[in-house]
Amino acid sequence: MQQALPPLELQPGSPAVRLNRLEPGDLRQRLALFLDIDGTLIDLARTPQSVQVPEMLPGVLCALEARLDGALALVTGRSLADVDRLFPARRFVVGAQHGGEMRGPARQPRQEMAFVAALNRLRPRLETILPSWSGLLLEDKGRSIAIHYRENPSVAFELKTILNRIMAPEIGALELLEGKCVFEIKPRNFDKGDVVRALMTVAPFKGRIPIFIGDDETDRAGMAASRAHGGCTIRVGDKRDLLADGFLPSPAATRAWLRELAIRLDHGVDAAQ
Ligand SMILES: O=P(O)(O)OC[C@H]1O[C@H](O[C@H]2O[C@H](CO)[C@@H](O)[C@H](O)[C@H]2O)[C@H](O)[C@@H](O)[C@@H]1O
Ligand SMILES: [Mg+2]
Repeated sequence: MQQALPPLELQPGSPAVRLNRLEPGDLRQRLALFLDIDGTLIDLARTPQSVQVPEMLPGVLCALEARLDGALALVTGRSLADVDRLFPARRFVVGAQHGGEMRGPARQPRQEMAFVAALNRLRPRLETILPSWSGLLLEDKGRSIAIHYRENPSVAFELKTILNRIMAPEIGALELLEGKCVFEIKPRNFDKGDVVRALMTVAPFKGRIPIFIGDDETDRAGMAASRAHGGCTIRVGDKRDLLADGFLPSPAATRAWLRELAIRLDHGVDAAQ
């Protein structure tokens, strides 16, 4: 019998084995997808603005969203405005800024003043210190701040040391996430796991089995939440991860896998046509 999910390198005993036993019709009603964007759906680029969204991707996401009755969410560190810039044709359900900004059926996360104030106190310090470094890019997303060093990777260690130092007075409220050539400063009162938890309590996500697909350390909170809801996790890239049930080697492989999934959910109708 053909497995319900497209082929995937699976860890033995993964809950995905259970999903694989479902018929396509059941899978349509049981599955919810939580998808990271950068490094998962799209390839990394030199700057946040210069990424390319492959032509087929919006169509595949729309097809999956329709076939899952809306149970598809993008879960990203980017801002909501930036997600809409990348996907202008469709307003997807989104957990943006690592959960600091939400669009969809779940309630907005509360903007707790203590956390907002801590970030506001840090801004001027960052703006004073960072311009003296070459090759850094400050991406202020409002509820979180990314400091990119892709153009000058040699600064990583020193930059982290300085960020830890200037964040020390705010460490109860703010945390430093390490992404791909980026340090992200965000309030501690939300993460990607909260996006999964919030959406899994409301229709059309409630009662479904989540699959969280991500490529980065910053996705691990979302992966853990997916598992806690009886779901599974897929890690994209070459890193082995104990939280991952399955692995896909690259964003291109993720796109192909999702396209195949859309086809299977529709009993063989080509999703990307
Ligand atoms: O949670 P994600 O959807 O994976 O977003 C994580 C961060 O992605 C972006 O930065 C990363 O991608 C850039 C474009 O490829 C790359 O230049 C940068 O080095 C990466 O760190 C985005 O700019 C951040 O806001 C997201 O948090
Ligand atoms: Mg990512």
